Amino acid sequence: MAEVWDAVVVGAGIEGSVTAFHLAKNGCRTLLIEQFPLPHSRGSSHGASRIIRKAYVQQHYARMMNEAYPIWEQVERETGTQLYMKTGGLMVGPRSSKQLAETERSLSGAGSEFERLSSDDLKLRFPNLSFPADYRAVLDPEAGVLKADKALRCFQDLFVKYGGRIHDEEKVVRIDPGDVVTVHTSKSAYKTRKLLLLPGPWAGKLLGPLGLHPPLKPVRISVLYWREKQPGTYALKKGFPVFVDHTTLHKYGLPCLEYPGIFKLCYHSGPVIDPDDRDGVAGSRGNQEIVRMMCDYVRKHFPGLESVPAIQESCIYTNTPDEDFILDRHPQYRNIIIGAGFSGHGFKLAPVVGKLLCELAMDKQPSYDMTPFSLDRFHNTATPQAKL
Ligand SMILES: Cc1cc2nc3c(=O)[nH]c(=O)nc-3n(C[C@H](O)[C@H](O)[C@H](O)COP(=O)(O)OP(=O)(O)OC[C@H]3O[C@@H](n4cnc5c(N)ncnc54)[C@H](O)[C@@H]3O)c2cc1C
Ligand SMILES: O=C(O)[C@@H]1CCCC=N1
Repeated sequence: MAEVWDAVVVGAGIEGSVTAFHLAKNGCRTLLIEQFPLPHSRGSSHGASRIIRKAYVQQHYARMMNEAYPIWEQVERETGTQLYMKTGGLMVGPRSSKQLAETERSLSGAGSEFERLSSDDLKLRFPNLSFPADYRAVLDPEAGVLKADKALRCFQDLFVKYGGRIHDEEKVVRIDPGDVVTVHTSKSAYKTRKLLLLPGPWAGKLLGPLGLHPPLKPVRISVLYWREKQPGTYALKKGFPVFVDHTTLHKYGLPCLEYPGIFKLCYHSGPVIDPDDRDGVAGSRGNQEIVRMMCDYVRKHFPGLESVPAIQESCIYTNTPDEDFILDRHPQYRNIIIGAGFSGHGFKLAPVVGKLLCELAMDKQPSYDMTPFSLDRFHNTATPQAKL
């Protein structure tokens, strides 16, 4: 008789890999299936760096980050790999910004420290930034950079250490629900008691045949890197913080890390694409405009950077309308669990996301209120707002 797995996880991006890690650590016999050869750069989890911060507009994420940090540290200890570099995080915006006020409220509510910087403080502390006199900032002292590609590898290694199996270059092509789910791939078929779907930008393609059509939009993000005029000006080693601008749609930056002397500064939006054709016509549409807008932005606010990007790469967000994640069971097939719609901010939270999905799979009470992450919130007609 075919072996029945306790859990099959589809998708070995950061969310699937961390979820698989928690399952294996909790004694579940778990198979992690990935369509591409690992590591790959076609989804959302590739690249050397991501921002980690507690400074969130929504208090549920600020609270979850209190638990995420210790898990990141535990993985660093267990693998002997440095993954987190503390830089502090600067959230800037107009003095009247509701988002900054709400960020302060959620940091306070989560018991986390922060500093409020006036326009003069900003000028004094960060002379290589240039913002209008009616701007202010919130400084999150715990924020920093995660070494993303190393982190992904660490979680996959630990998963295997705890007895998990990884099958890469194997695409899931059909799912037959039931008390025991059958997962058909390009190479084989597997039976499992619990199926966890973490397919990143491919979520729509896997969920559709299961009768689910949440409003998910895969969006191509231009990852832009800018050369310093004077090497070291925005260096991590010199204490330059990670940065989020809350004016209109966000821009965000990370001090020089992966390419010496080159600062990563991106726009938090882009064209909707098909993940199997990320860099095709739809993906290229609007890119020139985004680059032009970012060149203007750099010229205005980062006077120490060359105002033409030195390197351009791409990555994909999978956006929900409210930018909250989907972490829920399939409404009809309760042993199928979904993690999707990480909306461009899911990396730092993956340790807690994985824990929650593991709790759902093991029929335990989830450690957090799951209302913000429910699938059925999309039946609500209220117009959502971008937050972060
Ligand atoms: C440019 C950029 C900057 C970002 N910055 C930050 C940041 O600073 N801080 C932060 O916290 N977050 C950030 N994020 C967001 C974060 O990186 C994502 O939320 C996270 O990586 C999502 O991971 P995932 O596992 O859901 O998706 P993915 O990494 O795409 O993983 C999904 C996996 O599923 C596989 N898959 C799909 N379908 C199938 C199938 N049928 N069969 C088998 N395998 C399948 C895919 O191949 C893929 O490997 C950023 C994202 C981008 C793109
Ligand atoms: O998640 C993050 O911190 C970054 C910065 C803000 C926009 C999205 N990702």
